[in-house]
Amino acid sequence: MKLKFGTVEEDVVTREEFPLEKAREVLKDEVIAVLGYGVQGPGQALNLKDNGFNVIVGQRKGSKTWDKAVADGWVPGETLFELEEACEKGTILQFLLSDAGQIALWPTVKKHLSPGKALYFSHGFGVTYNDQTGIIPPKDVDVILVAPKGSGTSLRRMFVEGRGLNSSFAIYQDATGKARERVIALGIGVGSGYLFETDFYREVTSDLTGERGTLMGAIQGIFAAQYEVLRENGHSPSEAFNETVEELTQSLMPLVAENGMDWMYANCSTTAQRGALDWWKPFRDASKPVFEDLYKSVKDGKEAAKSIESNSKSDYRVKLEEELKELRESEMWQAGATVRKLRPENN
Ligand SMILES: NC(=O)C1=CN([C@@H]2O[C@H](COP(=O)(O)OP(=O)(O)OC[C@H]3O[C@@H](n4cnc5c(N)ncnc54)[C@H](O)[C@@H]3O)[C@@H](O)[C@H]2O)C=CC1
Ligand SMILES: CC(=O)[C@](C)(O)C(=O)O
Ligand SMILES: [Mg+2]
Ligand SMILES: [Mg+2]
Repeated sequence: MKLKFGTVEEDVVTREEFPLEKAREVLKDEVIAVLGYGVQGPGQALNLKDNGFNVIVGQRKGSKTWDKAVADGWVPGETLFELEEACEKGTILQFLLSDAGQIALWPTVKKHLSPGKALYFSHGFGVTYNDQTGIIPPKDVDVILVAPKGSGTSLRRMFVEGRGLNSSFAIYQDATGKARERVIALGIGVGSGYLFETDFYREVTSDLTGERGTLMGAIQGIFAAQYEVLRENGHSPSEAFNETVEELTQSLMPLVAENGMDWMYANCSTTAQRGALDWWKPFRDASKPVFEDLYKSVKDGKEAAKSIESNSKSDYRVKLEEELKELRESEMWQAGATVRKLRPENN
């Protein structure tokens, strides 16, 4: 359906016009092989299964995530296989290894992409930066994308709660003439709330910008800056954490989610409104050059290169965990751990 987003009209796909029954009909003869069982793998595979699709999981035997898949109800030899066996059995291969991991498995996936199969991604990474990944799909398969706009953990949680996470979808290659109905059916099947169309390049550039920016990188940066200034001016960790993070996540962001920024503002004091309306523009102006540098680094393929380089190392998990530990052990997030314990609902 066509909807106005501000003054721009866009075409979006909802469950109303593409119900689950239609999605099941479109994919009734397909075997959907979910390759990789990290974060997106479980969310998408379990939602598809619960929605009545024919799903198998491919994962390295002997890995922790193999055990997780078994614990989630996937049965070895029936619905859970080694990666290559899943590639052979699937007619739709959902390539949900980490973006760096996809490079190593690509020769195996490629070998099993016989004509008419579909290759599915949840990120435009591998194909867009194929000068770095070597992922160049054969011409006689569909190449499609559904990118849930959030963590696989939320995708699953929201599905279980009867809600839906929004996803983008894209078609890179339509070899069968059915790529469009296949990709939309998969998007509905994995539990999307609604779907908006993009292409692989725009998906990867916006996604890499968003996660490095407001969603993850910039938010931590702005939290740290304010927390430090408060602490340097003699405020206690409790006060600094509450005024920087807790109030935002517990009180104000839920209001933004419900009804927008102006409505959150309107539910705060006129004192706060005056100050926020004065200060948001200086913050925008100070951070915009950083966002411009970030977008350029994404566009030039530098962010992809860094990610491939570091996440291809054999000890990449250990290294990431070390850096996460540093965040976790910072005073701000240690204060956060105590504050979370004090929430009445956690007692
Ligand atoms: N994490 C998320 O919620 C989101 C992820 N995506 C995209 O979905 C895809 C999958 O991402 P995640 O679930 O985060 O992946 P992940 O980092 O959790 O890894 C998925 C699986 O790949 C396996 N793996 C890694 N390297 C391997 C290798 N060399 N050989 C065999 N297996 C290997 C891991 O063991 C794991 O089971 C990526 O394209 C990502 O950009 C998109 C939206 C959100
Ligand atoms: C959750 C998501 O959509 C991210 C942040 O882009 C990702 O995990 O890559
Ligand atoms: Mg994303
Ligand atoms: Mg991402």
